[in-house]
Amino acid sequence: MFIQRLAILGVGLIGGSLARALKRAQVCAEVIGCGRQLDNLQEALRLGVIDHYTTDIAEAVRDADVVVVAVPLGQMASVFSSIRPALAPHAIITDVGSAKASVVEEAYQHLGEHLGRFVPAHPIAGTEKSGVAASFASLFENRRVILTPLAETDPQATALVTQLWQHTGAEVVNMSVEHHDEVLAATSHLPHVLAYSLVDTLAQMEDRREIFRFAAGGFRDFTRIASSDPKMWHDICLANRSAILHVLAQFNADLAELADAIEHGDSAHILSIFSRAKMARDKFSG
Ligand SMILES: NC(=O)C1=CN([C@@H]2O[C@H](COP(=O)(O)OP(=O)(O)OC[C@H]3O[C@@H](n4cnc5c(N)ncnc54)[C@H](O)[C@@H]3O)[C@@H](O)[C@H]2O)C=CC1
Ligand SMILES: O=C(O)C(=O)Cc1ccc(O)cc1
Repeated sequence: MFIQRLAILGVGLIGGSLARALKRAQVCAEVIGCGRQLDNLQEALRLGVIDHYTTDIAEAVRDADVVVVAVPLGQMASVFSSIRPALAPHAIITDVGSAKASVVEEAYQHLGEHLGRFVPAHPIAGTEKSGVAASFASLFENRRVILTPLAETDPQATALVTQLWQHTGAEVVNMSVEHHDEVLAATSHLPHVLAYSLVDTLAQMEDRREIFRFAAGGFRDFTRIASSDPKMWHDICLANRSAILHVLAQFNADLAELADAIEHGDSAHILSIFSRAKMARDKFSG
């Protein structure tokens, strides 16, 4: 695989890290970045993440062989509709959005004749930081990237996007859109919702009790992700609303059961929940 011209729409943490990784792998001749914030694009150029930039989205994609849409979920539809008239007939389009059903629905609505060369993707790698300054080439090494190709997707487009991610050091797996959204609701979206909610609860007690001063490492480990971009997670919650609500309802029921066991001093029940969770967590990290 060699890409002549790669367009990155949204040169932030993920778009910037992908550009860096592909440049490091020497698999593209030219990377053009496109965004809305001039200072961010200038920084991307200065850091060598991109070779050129433009704020004109049609200009960015006009001669691109591969177009990566790395904008927030709430911007996907407008980006798809703006690029449609300017895309080259052979251009392969992919995205990095954290939820897939909403992106796929918007692709069906707005990509028209280009839909068959659209490969939905999601790198399961990131940090709580945003913007190109936080991007780094090794972000995707030994991490998974999920592709959710559609019935209409050209297998050659899927093969190219698979190779593209493999060049970053990632392992690529394919999944249905629905399964992706259920799995990510449980493993990524629910933990972020819980971290935000926990920190918010504690922040409201903060004035009276100075509690953050006395927080230990466990608090830090559990809540790092509550520093993530609020707007990005707002978009994810709304985009994957039904799968998140489903897993949140299950979590609420389990938490109520634990509260009940604590209330009744039910040692056996408390120990069985904690032991089961420790076993699962040790197996996961081992
Ligand atoms: N942050 C993370 O850890 C991960 C994020 N994602 C997904 O990646 C996407 C991007 O997230 P980040 O890179 O973290 O965000 P970011 O905020 O670092 O970068 C997004 C960039 O898109 C630009 N942008 C916004 N609207 C635009 C538009 N209409 N046209 C062109 N550029 C536009 C912004 O100026 C910004 O530079 C999101 O869809 C997110 O769900 C996926 C995996 C991990
Ligand atoms: O910061 C972390 O640990 C994350 O969980 C990053 C992350 C955020 C969003 C995604 O869709 C995938 C990964």
